[in-house]
Amino acid sequence: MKSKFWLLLLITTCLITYFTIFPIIAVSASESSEDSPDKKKFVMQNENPNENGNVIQENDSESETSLPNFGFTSEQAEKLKETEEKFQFQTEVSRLMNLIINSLYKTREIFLRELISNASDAIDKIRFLALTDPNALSNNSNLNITIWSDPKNNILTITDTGVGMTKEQLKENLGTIAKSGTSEFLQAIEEKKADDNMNLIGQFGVGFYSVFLVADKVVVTTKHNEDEQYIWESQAINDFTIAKDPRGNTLGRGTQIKLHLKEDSLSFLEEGVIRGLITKYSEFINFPIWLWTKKTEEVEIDDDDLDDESDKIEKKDEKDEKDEKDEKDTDEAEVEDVTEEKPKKKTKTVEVPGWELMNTQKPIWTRDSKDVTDPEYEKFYRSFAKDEAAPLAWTHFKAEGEVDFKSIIYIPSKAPPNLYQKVQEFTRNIKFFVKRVFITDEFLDFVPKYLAFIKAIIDADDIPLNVSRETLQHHKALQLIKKRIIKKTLDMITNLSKDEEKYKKFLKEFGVSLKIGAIEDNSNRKTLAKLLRFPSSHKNLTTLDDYISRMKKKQTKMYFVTGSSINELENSPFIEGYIARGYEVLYMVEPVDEVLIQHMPGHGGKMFQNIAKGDSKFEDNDLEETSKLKSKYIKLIDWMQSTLTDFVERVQISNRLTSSPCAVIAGDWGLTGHMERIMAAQAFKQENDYMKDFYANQKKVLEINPHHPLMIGLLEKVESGKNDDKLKELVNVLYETTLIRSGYVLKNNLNYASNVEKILRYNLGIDLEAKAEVNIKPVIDDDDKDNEKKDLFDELNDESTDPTKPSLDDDDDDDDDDDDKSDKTDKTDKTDKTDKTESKPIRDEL
Ligand SMILES: Nc1ncnc2c1ncn2[C@@H]1O[C@H](COP(=O)(O)OP(=O)(O)OP(=O)(O)O)[C@@H](O)[C@H]1O
Repeated sequence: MKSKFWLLLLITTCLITYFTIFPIIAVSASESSEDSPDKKKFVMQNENPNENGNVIQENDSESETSLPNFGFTSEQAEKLKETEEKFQFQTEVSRLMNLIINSLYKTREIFLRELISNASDAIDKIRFLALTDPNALSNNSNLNITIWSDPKNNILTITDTGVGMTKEQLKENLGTIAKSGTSEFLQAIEEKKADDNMNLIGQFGVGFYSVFLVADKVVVTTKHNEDEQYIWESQAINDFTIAKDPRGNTLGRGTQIKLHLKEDSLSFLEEGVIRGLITKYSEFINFPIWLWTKKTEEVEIDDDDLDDESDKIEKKDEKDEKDEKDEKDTDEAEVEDVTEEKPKKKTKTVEVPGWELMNTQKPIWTRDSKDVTDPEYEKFYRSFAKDEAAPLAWTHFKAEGEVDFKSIIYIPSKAPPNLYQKVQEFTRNIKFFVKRVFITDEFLDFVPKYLAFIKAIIDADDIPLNVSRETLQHHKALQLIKKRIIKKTLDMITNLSKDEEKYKKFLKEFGVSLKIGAIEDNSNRKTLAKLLRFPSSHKNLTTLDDYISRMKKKQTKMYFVTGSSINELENSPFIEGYIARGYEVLYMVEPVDEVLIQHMPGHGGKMFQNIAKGDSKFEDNDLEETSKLKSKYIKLIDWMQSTLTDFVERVQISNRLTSSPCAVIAGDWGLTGHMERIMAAQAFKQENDYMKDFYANQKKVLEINPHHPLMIGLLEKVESGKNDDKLKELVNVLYETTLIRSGYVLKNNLNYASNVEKILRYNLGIDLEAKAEVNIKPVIDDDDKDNEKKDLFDELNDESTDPTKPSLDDDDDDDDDDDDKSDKTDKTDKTDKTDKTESKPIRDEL
């Protein structure tokens, strides 16, 4: 009995100690954890993490202490029915639920992550409100999440003391209003393979509805400060119900989600499984997560007590104990018997049910970066970014000076879908805290669009806690933070660029972002330009600075050419003369490159030169030689110019071609073939069309290679007066072929095809008018046959009365006479019948 007293005293001491610490944890979980990281991790059954005592009933009976009794009296049940209203799930929500249930079952464990994340968001919300409303927490000052399982009834319950939901919010949030992004999610998940689902869930967040992966019935009880307590219930069919809770306010404030688990999901009731999932997904949640567990403890007892408690306590096997003791005695025989004074007391193992703290809420970003391991950074990223894949890079820093804040910025390993189309959705990637209190993740333009892919935590010290989110957006300190975040991100990317392999991965996902940055961000263009990489005739990928370092002494410009693939550009006529002279040419193969050059016409003191545009001027230009060639080719040039007058501004001798006979060059203000294709692919608005037409209708320059046998041959023909129509057609085909080789799209493909055919005919000596002979008959459908039959009967009737017409009884085709007879006798031969139908449809059918 004495030991019972001491045990009680011990528990009471723990309780008092705990409750003096707990409010501190609750009000600012992160702050308190920072102050006292070693605070208590386990509280006894009668020590309640939820201070108001409503949530957990204290009972001695084991079955009742392990799960609070939430049943209704029959009177309450009746009342519930009275206020119950039925609602239909919105169609998109139903679709989402079906899809979740049927295709995400492999990843069903994510339901717990989603519920804990929702609970944490709800607590964030009430904590934010509490900054300006002193009464916000008056119904319940604890801020925590509790999880307990009831294996007897197969129920898992997750409760938070967050903001809760009003009746209206309950209806909208859990059923009638599909959140933005639902259709995108549905589309993406329907298109993607099941293996990718895990990542998709992270990117879109299936949220609350993931409960139906594991539960066939879900009951949500919620209490918002501005409404009464309501109960939402659904079995994931088509509808859900909402009723006023007949028990009144049992929660104080917050939300409780009861999952009636499916047969195949009962493993989620196991303590080990829940523990594993919390560690995997929710370890870094900023509020305490308490799990109802049973702790085994060894307690010393008196002999009498052992007898008294034998029904509840697992008495240690005495034989084992004796053996153990004997073993110890032998071991300690030679040692001076110091234990003699303290005779060994008997112990018993007891199971103590209670709440165990599952997470340490000291936010990772508040720790010294030296003390955080890479796996911790990765785990934290996975948990806050809901991304299964490890991040590509991160930077963790503390900014001091004009503005003080701590931050971790991550670069994901994969770009989210539609990164460049739906920039606004990704602003949730920046989670903003002030002194560890979550403020918002709904900034519209915290970072410029081109950096929309980063995911970051920012925790500022200098911003007043009571400002509204709108005011915050324009707060001077926030502007300074933005600048620092951009700089730090660019520093991180610069560091990443030193690791070639990783940087390749980064460029594959976000290379276009850097180019957009160089286009849009004047103040960081120089830094961004250094981060750009281009394939070139010299290297797989080069920086612009490296390109400049390899430039020829007299080379003043950075040569580049644009196209849709490296292969296309390697075979482009434009580069021939440059490569032959040993110049390096940059290959720009992304549509954004054309725009980039317009905004960034140079780098490192060197301008870019598009070698598919304008005249090419080489240092080795021999003016005398050029003028000689000009006079040699003057007849051909004049003749070609007049033949192609509708398309080309002029024909000229080329100094950039080596192996190609000719090339089509855009004027200085014209469009290259690649740009024309980009513009054609974009659905330009009506008002922009005149610009497109202006550029597209700029006449081009045809350059001819004076050393190419084709040109020499043409010159001979023209000089010998053989420039007839045939030669004109040939030159037209040559021009159009050159357009294609130069990257342009033909305006009239059919014309080109028929010109090529003509040339083939000339070459093979085939008459231009000769036609193909074919013997194909029109297909006759059954309907047509019936109609024809009908027509024929009509016709026959007419004929029988008209003696001038030959009778159909007489065979009218002598040649087919025999065949017809045999066919008529063999009515079963369907093939023959069909043949006959084709050749003599009317007669055979008759
Ligand atoms: N425990 C909760 N307390 C208060 N409100 C909640 C809770 N759980 C869900 N909600 C409300 O229901 C809404 C829908 O939740 P759901 O999990 O489906 O989406 P989400 O949390 O908005 O998005 P995501 O899951 O992508 O983060 C939430 O936005 C929130 O308003």
